[in-house]
Amino acid sequence: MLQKTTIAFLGAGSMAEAMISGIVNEGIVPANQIIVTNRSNEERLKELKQKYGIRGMKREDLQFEQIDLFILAMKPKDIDNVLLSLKDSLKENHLLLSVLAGVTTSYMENILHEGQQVIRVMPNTSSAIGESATAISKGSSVTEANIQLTKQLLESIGKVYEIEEDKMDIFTGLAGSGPAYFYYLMEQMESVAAEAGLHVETAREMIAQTILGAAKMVQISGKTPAALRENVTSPNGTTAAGLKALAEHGGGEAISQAAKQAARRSKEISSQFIEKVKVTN
Ligand SMILES: NC(=O)C1=CN([C@@H]2O[C@H](COP(=O)(O)OP(=O)(O)OC[C@H]3O[C@@H](n4cnc5c(N)ncnc54)[C@H](O)[C@@H]3O)[C@@H](O)[C@H]2O)C=CC1
Ligand SMILES: O=C(O)[C@@H]1CCC=N1
Repeated sequence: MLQKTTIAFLGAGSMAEAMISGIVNEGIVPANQIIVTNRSNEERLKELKQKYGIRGMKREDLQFEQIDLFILAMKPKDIDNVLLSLKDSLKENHLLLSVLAGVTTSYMENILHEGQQVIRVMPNTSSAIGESATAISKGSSVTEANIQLTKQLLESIGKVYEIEEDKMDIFTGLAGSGPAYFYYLMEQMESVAAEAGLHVETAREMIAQTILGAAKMVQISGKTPAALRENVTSPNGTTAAGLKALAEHGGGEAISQAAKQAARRSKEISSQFIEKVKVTN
């Protein structure tokens, strides 16, 4: 179904690249049917063209009749400009996927002509290797066929979960931003390894393998994280000492707060957009 689909990315930053990399590697859409545009940085378009074999062009040069699906991947603050510039050239059968944190489907629908098909998507940068956890929430006019097409496309970059839009903020806090928490954790572990004189590259590999193993245990064993944690924890052993220190230093609370504050920020971005609608109406 997707072999004949043409996709245009608006925005050529790190999230767009992660998605392009995953989609091209999987071969679900031929690379020459992926177009990428950005505001001004031609060098960046050249780089993406060379790396992935996709097409780069200025937004003014997009041939709308050849495009099936637009992926909005610029910063949330640029949404109005981009939607207003697309609005009158879009046809009803054009599908818009937005990966913008905090921007609701109803906000986008309010700017666009009635009946425009919009889906809000929250991927993460692990899309680049086909391992994203991606949530989608549909707008009010999307056809079932387009939801299926979207799921099929996004499954090429990882696992896809359809959720209610009011859960998008917390999903963003957990999974959209989530990889950064694990990278941060790994940075801390790497510092400890370096302090103890371990070779940095080897330590990095060992730490990544440890996190990967723990994640796969949750996926494959069917056991809860709590049960798996208990299996690691021998009475009066090393893990008990480590977990005690984690609790004493607010480790659990720190992790909860990271997800909650990211979700709060996603909500805050949404509310800024709602305020804008109020002002302009
Ligand atoms: N980085 C991540 O892990 C994730 C990012 N997102 C969302 O993806 C979006 C992009 O984030 P990043 O890639 O991290 O940012 P970035 O700063 O790397 O990229 C933004 C891109 O948008 C382009 N751009 C800005 N204004 C534009 C306009 N008017 N028309 C066309 N292109 C324009 C810029 O030139 C740049 O290429 C954000 O809305 C963010 O919420 C969503 C999930 C995860
Ligand atoms: O930091 C951000 O705002 C984006 C959205 C989720 C991950 N990165």
